[in-house]
Amino acid sequence: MISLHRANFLSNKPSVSGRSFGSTQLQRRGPSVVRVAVGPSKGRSGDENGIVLTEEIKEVSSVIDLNEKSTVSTGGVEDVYGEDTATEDQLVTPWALSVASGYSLLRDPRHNKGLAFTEKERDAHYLQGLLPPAVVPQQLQVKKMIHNIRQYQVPLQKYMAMMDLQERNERLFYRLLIDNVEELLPVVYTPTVGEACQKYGSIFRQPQGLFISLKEKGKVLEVLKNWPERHIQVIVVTDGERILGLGDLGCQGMGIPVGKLALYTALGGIRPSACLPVTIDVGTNNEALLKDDFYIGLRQKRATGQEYAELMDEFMAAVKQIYGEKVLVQFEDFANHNAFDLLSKYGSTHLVFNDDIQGTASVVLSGLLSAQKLVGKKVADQTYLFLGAGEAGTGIAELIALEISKQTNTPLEEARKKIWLVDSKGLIVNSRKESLQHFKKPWAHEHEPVNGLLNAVKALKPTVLIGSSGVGRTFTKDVIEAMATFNERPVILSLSNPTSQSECTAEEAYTWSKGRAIFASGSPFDPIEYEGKTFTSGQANNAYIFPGFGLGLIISGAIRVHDDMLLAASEALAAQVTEEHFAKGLLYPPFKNIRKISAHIAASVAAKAYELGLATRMPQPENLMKYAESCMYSPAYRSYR
Ligand SMILES: O=C([O-])CC(=O)C(=O)O
Ligand SMILES: [Mg+2]
Repeated sequence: MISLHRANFLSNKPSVSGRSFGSTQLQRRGPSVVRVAVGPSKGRSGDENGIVLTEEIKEVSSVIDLNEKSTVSTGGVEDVYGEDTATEDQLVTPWALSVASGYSLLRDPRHNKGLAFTEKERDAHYLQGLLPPAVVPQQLQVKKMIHNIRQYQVPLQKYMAMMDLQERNERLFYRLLIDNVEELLPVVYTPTVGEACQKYGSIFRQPQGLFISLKEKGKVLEVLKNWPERHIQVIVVTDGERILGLGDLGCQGMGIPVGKLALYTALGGIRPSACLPVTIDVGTNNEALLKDDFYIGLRQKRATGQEYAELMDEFMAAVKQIYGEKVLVQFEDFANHNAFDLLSKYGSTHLVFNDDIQGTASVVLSGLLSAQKLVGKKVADQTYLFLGAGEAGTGIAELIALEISKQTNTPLEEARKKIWLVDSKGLIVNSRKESLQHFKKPWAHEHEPVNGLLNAVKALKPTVLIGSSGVGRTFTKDVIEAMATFNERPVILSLSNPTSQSECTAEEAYTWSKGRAIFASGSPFDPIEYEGKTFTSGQANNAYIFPGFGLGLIISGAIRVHDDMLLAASEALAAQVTEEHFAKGLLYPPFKNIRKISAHIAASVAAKAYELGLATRMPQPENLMKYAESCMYSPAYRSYR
């Protein structure tokens, strides 16, 4: 789709001639010959594509040196880029080569600019007559698109309009998303993406990622090669077994990797061509989907055990083989048993990150660091009660314990005793230890058995209540009122997604606590009025963390993820909360500054990677914050020559 094949590059188009190529000039001499000449160096190192760009610059210069005096054949493109599929984004230029022209250019989402093509570009690229006369700048296109999207009353229609735009004009999609991030995040992400996954079969139009099913077992490497890009830096992969709090959606979980990666680009500045969404399809146990005519996945029960492990193993090996050891693999929305196993299995051989265990933990810890100021109590001095002891619950609990242990210089086992978890069978206590899954065992403290959340709240008098159960409306009036009887400012986090699965609404949290709760939720709620006062709640969602976290790993060339990087990310995010936010009772800064926030997180994570000896990019950039920002993708249109 976006490959710079030699035939395209040197196709018989006037557009090829006389382009400045960073420090070079490319000139077409006849249809199949190009001369490469060196000009004054204008290479913009640390451009939007960061590490890859810098490497590309080196490659370009060395080839230019070789070819300086000679005329080279059409093989020049491959030579110049050192490979046959350099992408537009790897060019160190503010302008683009047209890899397609005319009608195909308008159908190529990575290069299409729609009405923004200038007269000159329309002339040079055979677009005359294919567009109406008006030439419209990107800002006006954004204005039109946001206006159009606001006309839709139904969130899923807004989602589909956004996906259509992504498939039509990628830069406009990202410009629109970045400029209207608070309004559009709930459209391309939770809660709407949940509904999109439920109906993914009906709304499926274009493949937006790779589907690797049991049918592909034995040829996963070949399947990866079918993807049009080679320079992949981030893969988000799901097997669809636990999509948000909506359960097993099988192959239709694809909406999640697609949405997460859109955020990697919009919020974290990873270039779109470096992102690969993957869904592993081993079947589904969702009976309704298996019977649904429009279901797009394998029609069989989930494969488990060896068959499952072998497919995942083949995938992980192929990923490393084709993209190298620095590609980040983010596991997303796997069911508990697989999530923990995959993370520990590949944690020592691959650069892997589990968003639900680690990303959610980091964002929640960040909120708790902020809450220290609002409640006047240190993280180590709070008592925590969780409803839900799965990946999110135990992941968060472990990171809090790590922070307590650092704050108080106590062993981790001691620190864990401040944290209690309730699952579907009641409070996790010592007498249940034998029958518990391994990830719950560290939380089985000495206590008599307690049934139900309300009884646990009454017995333990927690100062912080965290919902990670995936089950909606479980923080009942009784529970919140009880929290408010022994806490002046109870901290209440309803993390489950989408909105329908949230443990309580913002309105319930504020009303039942008589306006005293410090509340945040995984999916967004509108501000609410209570007794004449407006309450704005924060969004404790891993979207604050993973884009900047991933950027930090990439710019440092990290080869492994370490818990201390998660702590660094939490602190970096908490440092972005200002007095003005605290005054509103907010635990998180608003999303509107997310790119800056992500750059701060990236810089802290990268610094930690260097400190831990896990970074491979040498030398270490002097100013990591500036470097992170300079590496971020910009959706501004480029000029076409
Ligand atoms: O996707 C989200 O909004 C947060 C998340 O990882 C989940 O709920 O699984
Ligand atoms: Mg998730």
